[in-house]
Amino acid sequence: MEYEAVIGLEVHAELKTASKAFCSCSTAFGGEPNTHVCPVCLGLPGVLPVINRQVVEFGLKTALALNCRVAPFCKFDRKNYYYPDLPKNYQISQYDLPLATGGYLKINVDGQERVIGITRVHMEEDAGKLVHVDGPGGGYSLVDYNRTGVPLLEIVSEPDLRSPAEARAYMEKLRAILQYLDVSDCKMEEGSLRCDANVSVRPRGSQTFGTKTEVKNMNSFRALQRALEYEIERQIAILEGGGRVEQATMAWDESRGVTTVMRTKEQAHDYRYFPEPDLVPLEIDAAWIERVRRELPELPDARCRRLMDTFGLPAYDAGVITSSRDLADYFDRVVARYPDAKVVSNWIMGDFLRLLNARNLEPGQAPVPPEELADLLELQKEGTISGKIAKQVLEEMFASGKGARQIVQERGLVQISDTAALGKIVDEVLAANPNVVEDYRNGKEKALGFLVGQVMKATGGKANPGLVNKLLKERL
Ligand SMILES: Nc1ncnc2c1ncn2[C@@H]1O[C@H](COP(=O)(O)OP(=O)(O)OP(=O)(O)O)[C@@H](O)[C@H]1O
Ligand SMILES: [Mg+2]
Ligand SMILES: [Mg+2]
Repeated sequence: MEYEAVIGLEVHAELKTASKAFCSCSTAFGGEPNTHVCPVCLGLPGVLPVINRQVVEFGLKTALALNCRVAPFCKFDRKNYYYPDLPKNYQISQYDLPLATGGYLKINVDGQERVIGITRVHMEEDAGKLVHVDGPGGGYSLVDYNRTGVPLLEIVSEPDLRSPAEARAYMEKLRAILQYLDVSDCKMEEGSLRCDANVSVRPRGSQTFGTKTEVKNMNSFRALQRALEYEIERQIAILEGGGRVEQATMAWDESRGVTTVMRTKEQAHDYRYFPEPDLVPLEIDAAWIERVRRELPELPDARCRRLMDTFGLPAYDAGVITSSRDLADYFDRVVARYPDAKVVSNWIMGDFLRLLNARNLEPGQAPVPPEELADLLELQKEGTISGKIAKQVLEEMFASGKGARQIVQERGLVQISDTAALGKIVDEVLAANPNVVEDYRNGKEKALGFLVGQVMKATGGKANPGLVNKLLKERL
């Protein structure tokens, strides 16, 4: 039978406010354990939380960017459970009256656009961090409450996604939007952007949903996609074997590439939600909402459109470049100096991103400033260096941080466009390859390519390819 996957994502994004959600402690990452704490975020008796206005502001920005309806009245609730990383034994969250509902975002996979529903966006607080110490002298856990009370937005999607690739595209789009809004760092590796994936399978064509499992513990986009691919196969195998999928929470094991059961439905928590009595409900007035709406920055879809309209870039290129605000800014700065946008986008999507990825860097951390990349393209355009050498120079720019012109000069990479000098090398190559010359003269067009290659090799890639072609043809 043919099966179809149904996926819905629950995403948590840490907000980049200066202070925590309900107290004035710092949210800075990486401080000494238990130094960013106070009686409020530690949940000591008798304290009163106060909502951080910036959290609501960031929540509003996100809700509006995701095309949600903002609730005129919302409230906080206590989600009760016992765990050592949660000193109050409850998390302040939002339950039945969230900040916003009913939005959507658009994704594009294999050239096909799909609209994915957003069920809700709500505000809550993060828990602390447990550090498990194993090995000799170990066998215990440490707890760091610095993260306790850091504000989160939870963004829940409708079960509209139909493949792991779509889930990844959704997550990437959501990250882009949060980055454009400047409300979160969105680092999956550091946990400032986290994702639980709900997934079920059903026979293709069926209108009802199958039983879902919820997969946790993926800390990269790739892990999200791999975990879903694995889990879908696992569920299909169960159904094919005549079994039934059991509702469960699964953990992705990155090193083994498998999902394992964390808990089944019987072990599911009952959180005993009830309204948080220490915080007043929020009535967000229309003027505040409209002010935030007016001040929304240009978002990825609009910027993508603008790149297509202004520079005539293909949709694919514009999509890749605007997938990160830093990358789009980078592109703009290169194009400001070197206006052939298609050449710039080819270089950025090709060698530039490859070199960044190889170093595990984000576009904002590129060791090559955009002006330097523009210089490199200029050197190629004016014929000072060949395209092949330009690629080498970019590698070296990444490695050394030196400018294009400096590298070209220091290493003597200037393209050979001197007819006399090249002509000599061409003659040598022809003399050394009489059989190939013979082939060419007998009509074997490909032989020319080989001869061009030999000349390039003899000059360490520095020969001007156009001139080499011309000189060869003159002599053949
Ligand atoms: N049958 C299904 N298959 C795949 N995903 C589903 C299915 N049903 C719901 N989802 C998705 O699961 C996510 C969570 O759904 P929902 O909140 O309804 O369930 P829950 O996780 O059991 O409840 P909660 O997290 O609120 O305690 C949503 O993103 C939703 O789109
Ligand atoms: Mg859930
Ligand atoms: Mg939650």
